[in-house]
Amino acid sequence: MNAPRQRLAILGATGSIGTSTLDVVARHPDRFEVVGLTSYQRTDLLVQQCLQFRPRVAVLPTAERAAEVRAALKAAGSATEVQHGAQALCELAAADDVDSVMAAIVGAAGLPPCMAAARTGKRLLLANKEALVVGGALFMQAVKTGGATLLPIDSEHSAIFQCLPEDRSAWARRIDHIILTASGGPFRHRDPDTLHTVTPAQAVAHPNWVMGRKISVDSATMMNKALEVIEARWLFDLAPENIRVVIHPQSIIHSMVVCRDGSVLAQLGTPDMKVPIAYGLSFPERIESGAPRLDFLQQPPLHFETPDPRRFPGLQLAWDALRGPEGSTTVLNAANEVAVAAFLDGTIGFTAIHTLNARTIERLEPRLSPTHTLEDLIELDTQARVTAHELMRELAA
Ligand SMILES: NC(=O)C1=CN([C@@H]2O[C@H](COP(=O)(O)OP(=O)(O)OC[C@H]3O[C@@H](n4cnc5c(N)ncnc54)[C@H](OP(=O)(O)O)[C@@H]3O)[C@@H](O)[C@H]2O)C=CC1
Ligand SMILES: CC(=O)[C@@H](O)[C@H](O)COP(=O)(O)O
Ligand SMILES: [Mn+2]
Repeated sequence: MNAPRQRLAILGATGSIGTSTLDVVARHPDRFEVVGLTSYQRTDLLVQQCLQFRPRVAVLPTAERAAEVRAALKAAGSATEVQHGAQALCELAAADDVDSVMAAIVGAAGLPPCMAAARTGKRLLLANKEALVVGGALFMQAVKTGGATLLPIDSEHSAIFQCLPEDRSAWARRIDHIILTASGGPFRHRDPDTLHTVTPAQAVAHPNWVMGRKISVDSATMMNKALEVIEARWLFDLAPENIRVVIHPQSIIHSMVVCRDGSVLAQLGTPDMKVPIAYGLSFPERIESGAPRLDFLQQPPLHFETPDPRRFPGLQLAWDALRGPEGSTTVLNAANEVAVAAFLDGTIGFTAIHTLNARTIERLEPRLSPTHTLEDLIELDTQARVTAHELMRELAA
């Protein structure tokens, strides 16, 4: 008898991770059923996805966009119900007919539905690293008490996860430290004194990965790696000093675990997110991902170097925030979201991203109670955005 199909909700279905997830799902119609899809702006693509995958529900941010999608789906004879708003996102993530949630929204906006999925014990496939950076201990507690299975999708964290035994209770005894690999992004060789002149188009031109604009800018500043250090702290319960970063420009080794006996375990593959996505979808099994295979005989030499703090000053903020008062990582993430959006819309220059991040952390000391709630984190995130905007105005004056 065939196993029942895994019932899937994809939050952020129209993005880079969302569309790659649907590519993998389309290869395995016997294994997966798409129950819900969500988007923010790209309504046309969402309509196409609904017609192909026939989810029970589609979710949009506003009543206007929901009406647009509803009309298009109705005209095409689709039975998909269309909802809107933040509450509808959380309801989808927690729905009884959903087994697995792919969290592929970008930014802190993805935290409430992640928490809803965690609290209701879903298989939670986490690409949305900002949700964990903001949620921290509260997020991990929700996973534990809700009985959820948290599966990393971020390529480095999937690599670490693939190098570890399924029995999580063995991880602490096994790991000495981990090494997250970083490509170095488009400005690895750039003279730091000229970084203030780079354009958004140059910053989003990642050498190895095709990704959304926000994460691409984060790769260029290496704030992506800073967020990943914080993400790894929570996913693998590691002390900050046991998380290290090395630049590996080929993005073939996706990260490494250095074991207590000196053995180094690594996961390798071509840079294609369909591999970690397929692993998250099929864990503990493995299924065809559709990614190109690694050919060692055609592979240029693998190269490693230390990140230059003059070029990538933001990287250190990860350890600073992890060692700072609780909530510092929430503040850092909010400042970075404001700064990257301002860089992308031409309001600030590239190097001002780091200035804003560092100054927001200096100016806003978080005061979270040890029993803080999701609402407290959202309030802190809002305060940090207000502070970052104030600083931006001051810097412009
Ligand atoms: N792309 C990659 O290879 C990797 C991405 N990640 C992480 O995965 C997440 C998604 O990244 P990526 O797919 O590149 O990003 P994209 O920008 O390509 O996609 C983001 C998705 O989220 C939706 N969205 C955007 N803002 C909101 C909002 N405020 N509320 C609800 N939905 C929203 C978008 O909708 P719409 O398109 O309709 O506007 C889109 O579906 C990020 O956290 C990123 O750091 C991690 C590792 C690798
Ligand atoms: C694919 C993925 O996981 C990205 O987070 C990737 O790591 C970005 O590349 P950088 O190493 O340049 O940040
Ligand atoms: Mn990554």
